[in-house]
Amino acid sequence: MSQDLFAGSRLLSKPVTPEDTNVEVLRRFINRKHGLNLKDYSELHEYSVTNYTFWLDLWQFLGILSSVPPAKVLGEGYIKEVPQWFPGARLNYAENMLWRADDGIAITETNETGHVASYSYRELRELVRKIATALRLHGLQPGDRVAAIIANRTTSIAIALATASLGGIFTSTATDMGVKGVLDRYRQVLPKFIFSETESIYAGKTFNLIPKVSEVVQDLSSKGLGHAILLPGIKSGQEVSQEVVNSIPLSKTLSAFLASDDGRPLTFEQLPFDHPLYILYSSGTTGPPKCIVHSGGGVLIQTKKELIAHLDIGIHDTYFQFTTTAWMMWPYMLAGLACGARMIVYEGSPFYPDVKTYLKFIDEQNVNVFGTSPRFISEVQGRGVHPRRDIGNFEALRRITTTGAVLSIPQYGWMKTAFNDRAVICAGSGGTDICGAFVSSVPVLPVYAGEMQGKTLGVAVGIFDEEGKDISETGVAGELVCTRPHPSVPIRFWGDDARGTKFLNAYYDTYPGIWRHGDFMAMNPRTKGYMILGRSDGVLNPSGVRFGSGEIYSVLERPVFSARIDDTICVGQRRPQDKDERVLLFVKMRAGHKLDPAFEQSIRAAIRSALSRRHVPAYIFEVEELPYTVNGKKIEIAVKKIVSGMRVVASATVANPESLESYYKYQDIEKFAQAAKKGNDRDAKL
Ligand SMILES: CC(=O)CC(=O)SCCNC(=O)CCNC(=O)[C@H](O)C(C)(C)COP(=O)(O)OP(=O)(O)OC[C@H]1O[C@@H](n2cnc3c(N)ncnc32)[C@H](O)[C@@H]1OP(=O)(O)O
Repeated sequence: MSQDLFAGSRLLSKPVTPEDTNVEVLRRFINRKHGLNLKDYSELHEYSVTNYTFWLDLWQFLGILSSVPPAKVLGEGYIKEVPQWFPGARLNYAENMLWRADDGIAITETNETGHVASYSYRELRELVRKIATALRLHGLQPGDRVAAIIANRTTSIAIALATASLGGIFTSTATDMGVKGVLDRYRQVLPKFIFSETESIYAGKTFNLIPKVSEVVQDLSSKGLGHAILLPGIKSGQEVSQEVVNSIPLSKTLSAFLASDDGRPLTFEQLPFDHPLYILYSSGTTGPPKCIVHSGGGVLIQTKKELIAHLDIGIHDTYFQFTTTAWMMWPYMLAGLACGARMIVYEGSPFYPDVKTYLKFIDEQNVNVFGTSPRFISEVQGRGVHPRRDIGNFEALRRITTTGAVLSIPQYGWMKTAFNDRAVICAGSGGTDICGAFVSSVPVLPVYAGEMQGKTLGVAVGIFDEEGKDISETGVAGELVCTRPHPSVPIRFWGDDARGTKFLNAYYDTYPGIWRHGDFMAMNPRTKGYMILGRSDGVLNPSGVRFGSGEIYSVLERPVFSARIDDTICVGQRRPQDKDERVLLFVKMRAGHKLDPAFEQSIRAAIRSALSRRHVPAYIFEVEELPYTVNGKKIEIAVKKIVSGMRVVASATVANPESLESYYKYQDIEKFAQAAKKGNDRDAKL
């Protein structure tokens, strides 16, 4: 008898009054339009994944702006997994984000220094117009890449929208990404323009980014980069000095860049639905980060659907999603503009100067929908802060969403009473790969603590066992799959071949024709709610921030390390008693070499500077053996399962099954913590 994963689930809140919800209005709209009688969400969802016409219904319901409306939903794509959506239609993503042009507030930006500034839709459009004009006059053509190393602030949003208005492709990294991480991405996509911060702020510290930007621009200048635009200091608000401009090739200040403005109006290039809009990155266990190309139409219809139908956001709402510019939650958040809502845009740590200041801001700004993470919630709990008791009554808060990691049953319970008891608590899960969610909030369904409410509309989510059998109704965990295409399946990987070989290998190699996402998931047969149990591949997820072990390996392949290291394996550890995942790095040294404290410290320092602080493993251990398959591939999953508390029976494909035995002792990580902590302390002093 298998364990009942949902034994602890309990009803947390009843559905919001259905009549008041957007998803209910959508159900009635579809019934009227097609003379149907879809009675509830379950029937609406079933319709949405069995009739591609659903996406045309949605187009009309969401009021997608276009110069040529779609005549049909699907055409033939370059591979059957990626059909052509809405052939013949012409539209622009940015035009759909900026349909409001009035004095209503579009963005309230803030950061940990206490800076607060609001921009109306009219002002945002004007900023977009100026940047778009400058980009056009400096030679941006549709399809050119505009890269950015930027903070989460209004100017960054305007750069993305200006790029999109011209048919350029926008791609960004957050300011904490190291030179190697940035170049591993941008050397692949070869931008023509780069916008960059020259300083960043985080947790009360100010970081000088000039050396990094200089190195990145220097490198890309021989690969087609034409212009580097330096943004005003996020702390000082001042343009950078001429001296800095002189020290960075191809660079100019933002105001110098915008000086070419000739006052021409903002126009929107009318593009096919699947014209590329964003390149997002996802790193796996091997090779450089994958460059995931998302279409303007796909991101628009998917993210607008999620905010309107699943988060129930409307024109009168204030929406605050905590995110950096590197996560897919950034383009997701931008859909707040398409809803005509006011967005709160925050840069920095939520814990500086202290979490009470951050929470107070949410209360004072009357945030209606707040998107955060389980890690944030556990930090607030851990600091002994109770928002309603210590801050205010959060009267405006209607919905709190979490993503990135698993929201535990006690966290649901705590959140329900910690803000205001009317606020609906919902967890969701999706991915960079689809720039959207598979499972999310469904306002017309009850919330069960420990469960995500339901599948998102139009996304054919299933749970498969190893043989490809659908086990959704069994309550047993399996692979999260998506059994048919939807518009935000990426159009391709940048740099892939014409048959999409890398793309197909990444998602379709396990179950032909069916998307395998790489998450373990289970459905509660009683409630139809979902639970994600973690990654089914080697992707790491500490604090809800995903990255691939491949990025760590690539740093350790440098000659300075490979001369002493034979091989390494990097896995996430999350035992049943752990609140979060920690990253463990196991190092096998070459004969005659030891992992001494100085060497360990140099590994940490190299990872931190090449990638970011978030990438630095919690613990590094020297081991005698790493497990390999008979084909010589490192077996991360088995090590991950073992250190996370499971018993693993080695399959016949493991070349050295006895090596696995030595990893069981790390289930008791506390025993090793003391010794490893010394390494961390040394690291902190650097
Ligand atoms: C829909 C989907 O399903 C798709 C997705 O997953 S989208 C992604 C969703 N993920 C999330 O929302 C992530 C949630 N987590 C967080 O936001 C953060 O962990 C947190 C705000 C809760 C806590 O942040 P934190 O206290 O800074 O800790 P943490 O995130 O562990 O940071 C690790 C280190 O990086 C540093 N760091 C983080 N951001 C930095 C920055 N911008 N600049 C400099 N340093 C930075 C931190 O200071 C910390 O350094 P130390 O180890 O030296 O202390």
